[in-house]
Amino acid sequence: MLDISDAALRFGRHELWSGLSLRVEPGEFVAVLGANGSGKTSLVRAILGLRRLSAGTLRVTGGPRSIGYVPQQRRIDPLTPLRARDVVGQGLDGHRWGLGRRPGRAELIGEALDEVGAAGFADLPIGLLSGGEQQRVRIAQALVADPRLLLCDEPLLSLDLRSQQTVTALVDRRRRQKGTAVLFVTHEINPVLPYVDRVLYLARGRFRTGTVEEVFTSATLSELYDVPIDVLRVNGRIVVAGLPAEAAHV
Ligand SMILES: Nc1ncnc2c1ncn2[C@@H]1O[C@H](COP(=O)(O)OP(=O)(O)OP(=O)(O)O)[C@@H](O)[C@H]1O
Repeated sequence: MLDISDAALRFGRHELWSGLSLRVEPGEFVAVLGANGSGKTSLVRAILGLRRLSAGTLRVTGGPRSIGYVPQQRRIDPLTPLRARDVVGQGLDGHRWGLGRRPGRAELIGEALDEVGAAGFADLPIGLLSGGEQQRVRIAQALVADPRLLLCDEPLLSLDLRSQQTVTALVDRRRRQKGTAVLFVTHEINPVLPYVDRVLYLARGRFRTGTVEEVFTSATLSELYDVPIDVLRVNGRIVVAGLPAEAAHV
């Protein structure tokens, strides 16, 4: 679904990453991790076609229209005059406000709301919903057009543990049922640990790709950050000790 080859991204003299190659197959769940400023969002923007690579190639099967996108979580103005249902509808027809709407639109929106467990608040103004509820609506918006590739940019930020589990399980179900490829940017590996096939870890202009077992080792992270780092497994969770300040939350 996604094929990135020998890609680089630079802003002036500042190189975020280079030599980056990544293929994401249908139904695969790839997590993208890295410190603040390591270039995760910039990678998402490049895949969306909003930022040009400085070098290399990037191909999305079906083009940008086959991508579903869950943007970084931010609070929505309580006065926003849209119902949750309208926000999901924008995933089908953008912001065209009723022009060129497709037949069966209402049913598709209803199904997407049902799938994320948001039918109960479909007709409430989006700005009045809780953070977790708004996030479910954003996911319904990203899924309603049945994308081949789902890009999620930190969809778990500021969600409580239960909402994190709901969101990750939803994404996992869709990729299993429909073969949607998933690229999931996250600060924390543990909430996605049960689902992840592979990891792309960005740090200080370098990166590693591989399974969680391959990337989350003391040797690999110590080499990426150039300081001694310990990766421990505690009751099925991954605990990383010794990360530099900019990555202390990863
Ligand atoms: N248009 C731009 N011009 C110059 N620098 C930019 C531009 N966009 C992003 N950057 C810089 O590129 C770096 C990577 O930004 P990006 O948002 O991709 O990081 P990130 O890994 O998503 O970080 P975070 O975890 O904080 O969201 C940052 O240092 C940022 O300041």
